[in-house]
Amino acid sequence: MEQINITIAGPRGRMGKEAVQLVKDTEHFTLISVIDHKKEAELDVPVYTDIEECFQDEAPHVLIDLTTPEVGYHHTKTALEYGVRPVVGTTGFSRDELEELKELAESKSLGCIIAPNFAIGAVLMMKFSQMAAKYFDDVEIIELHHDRKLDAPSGTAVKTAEMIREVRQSKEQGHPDEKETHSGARGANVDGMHIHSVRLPGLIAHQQVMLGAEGQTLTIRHDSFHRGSFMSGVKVSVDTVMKLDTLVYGLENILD
Ligand SMILES: NC(=O)C1=CN([C@@H]2O[C@H](COP(=O)(O)OP(=O)(O)OC[C@H]3O[C@@H](n4cnc5c(N)ncnc54)[C@H](OP(=O)(O)O)[C@@H]3O)[C@@H](O)[C@H]2O)C=CC1
Ligand SMILES: O=C(O)C1=N[C@H](C(=O)O)C[C@H](O)C1
Repeated sequence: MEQINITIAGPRGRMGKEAVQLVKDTEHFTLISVIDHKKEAELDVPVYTDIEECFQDEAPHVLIDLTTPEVGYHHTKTALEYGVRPVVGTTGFSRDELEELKELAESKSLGCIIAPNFAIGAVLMMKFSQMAAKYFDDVEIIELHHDRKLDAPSGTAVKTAEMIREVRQSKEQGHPDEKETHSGARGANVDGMHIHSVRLPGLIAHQQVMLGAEGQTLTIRHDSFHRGSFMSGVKVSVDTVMKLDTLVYGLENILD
């Protein structure tokens, strides 16, 4: 199998630590450097605070980014400019940022994978919800995460709403005259669907999609109880990004 050289950005983070272990445990992956803005990572590879300096010294084949929304966007753009293929788990990118990165990847004929959720069960939950939304017009998404999470709604919830939007007629849900007596009570509104974000210590990553119709509801739920649940998706993304020449947004687009 082709050897793939990898740089990880955010190696001290909750996801970054798991990704470092995955790369070390995978025979055809080689960790050649990490990017850590505080230079605190204790690893037997060079630690850089600056992505450009890192790539100028030795560019990897693939950058795995697991940082924060602003940093992740900057890293992804810089990677593409340096001919490095990004695999991005970082969430919170805007639609405009995704469009800009797609254009850049295409202009460079480079693979780039941005996956709001690397867990296979979460991808199935999103796909099953999309299937169900063909038959149920009313959808409420409840995403539940640990209280250290920076972005709300979660990338997974936004992606779920976007996938559902592809198949359902736009609809403002609830009573036409409904009023929030407490601001935010109805959550975020995406094309008339509502997303509710729960943040609690003890949680990891969970999402429940509730669909309603006359006399019935359908609930589709996924739970990640451990961040190891995301790693098979990271692995398949690293292998796949080497064969792509465009940006793919969402793991569902690369799974058979
Ligand atoms: N796609 C998926 O399946 C999943 C995606 N995620 C997403 O991944 C991202 C990371 O999540 P998580 O690991 O929980 O978050 P953490 O806060 O645990 O990790 C982020 C890490 O990035 C570091 N960091 C911040 N700025 C920089 C920078 N400029 N250069 C290098 N490192 C930097 C932080 O360091 P410090 O804290 O010292 O500032 C921290 O160690 C989030 O966007 C989250 O939503 C999470 C789980 C699954
Ligand atoms: O921050 C997290 O933890 C997670 N973030 C991703 C998201 O925003 O959807 C994926 C997963 O839900 C965990």
